[in-house]
Amino acid sequence: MECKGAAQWSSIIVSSVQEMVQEKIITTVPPRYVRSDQDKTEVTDGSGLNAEIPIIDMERLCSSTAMDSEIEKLDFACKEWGFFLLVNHGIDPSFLDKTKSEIQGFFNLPMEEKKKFWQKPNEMEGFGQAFVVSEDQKLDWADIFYHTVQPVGSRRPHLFPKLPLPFRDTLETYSAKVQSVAKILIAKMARALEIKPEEMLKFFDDVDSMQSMRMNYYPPCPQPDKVIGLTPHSDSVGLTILLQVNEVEGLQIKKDGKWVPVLPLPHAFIVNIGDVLEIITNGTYRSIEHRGVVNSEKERLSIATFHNPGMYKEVGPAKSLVQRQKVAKFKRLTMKEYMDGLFSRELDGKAYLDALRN
Ligand SMILES: O=C(O)CCC(=O)C(=O)O
Ligand SMILES: [Fe+2]
Repeated sequence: MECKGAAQWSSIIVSSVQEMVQEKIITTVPPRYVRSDQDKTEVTDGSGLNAEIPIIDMERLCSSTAMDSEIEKLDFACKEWGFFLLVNHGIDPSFLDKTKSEIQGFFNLPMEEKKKFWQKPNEMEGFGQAFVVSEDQKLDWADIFYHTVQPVGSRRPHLFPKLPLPFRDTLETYSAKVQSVAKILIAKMARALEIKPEEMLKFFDDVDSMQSMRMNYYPPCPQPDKVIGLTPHSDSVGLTILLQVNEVEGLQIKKDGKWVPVLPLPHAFIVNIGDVLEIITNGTYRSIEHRGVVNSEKERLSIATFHNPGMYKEVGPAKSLVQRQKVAKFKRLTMKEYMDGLFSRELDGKAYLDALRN
């Protein structure tokens, strides 16, 4: 099958942090990982603000009696936080437990097995890192595995199709289930925004719409305050559905200038608005900066599933919102143009989205 798309995007290949930590006892972080630019001080204690991270109940969102009040909560969450926890999403907890343990197993494979899935020069998918564009760029304290799931014709032949079983089947089922959740959420967001569901869904529901996955593995670090697991960024996509794979804290989101830890809630998804949805909603829903921090004791794992419009779809603010707000806050461009611009730069907060403002 023709393999279109992602091949032309790349990230410079870097060494595995997991391997570095396993091979020898490291007491001092190598200079390339030291991030004196990152400020870790402004973190809330978690007890106050974290308790307020909105929790959205998908059963209520879909019930005829409770829908209106839950849609109001969803609207508030997307405007004020750009993040929410999703409970009662209908995906069986035992299936999520199986998915989590198989992801853990995948990262625990011997290095020679994992090398088969390593990034190749001038490519971006597989084990490695993303957004590394220069040899002296500072690095995140993590390994990732990034791959395209949909459209099927864009899967790299040596990655998803070659994953070991039963992991491959589990990820296939997981991605389909999460895709259904994403579509329901996007339709509910349209309702919350008082626009026709088709006006939002048309970006996401054709056969070419893109889904990709990023599994993050953050090894323990002897000097956790010196490094960053994942550089502060907003997600460049439409919608992200994240599952914390183990019960180790590390995700923080920026709220009112402070970093707020998101405590793992087993079997709940963490959902966030990405830059593309901020564009489509003409800035009404916000794509919020977040980051990953690490600790000295335990590894941390997460899996992010990204939902995006098709590669040749034009994205821009929804026309009815532009009419209502009397201004188009972002430029219109195809996803291809958008992604070409994105993958040629370092990850840097919301800088790319800012460059697309009118
Ligand atoms: O590891 C996490 O909790 C966050 C992951 C994330 O933000 C991403 O993959 O974009
Ligand atoms: Fe993210």
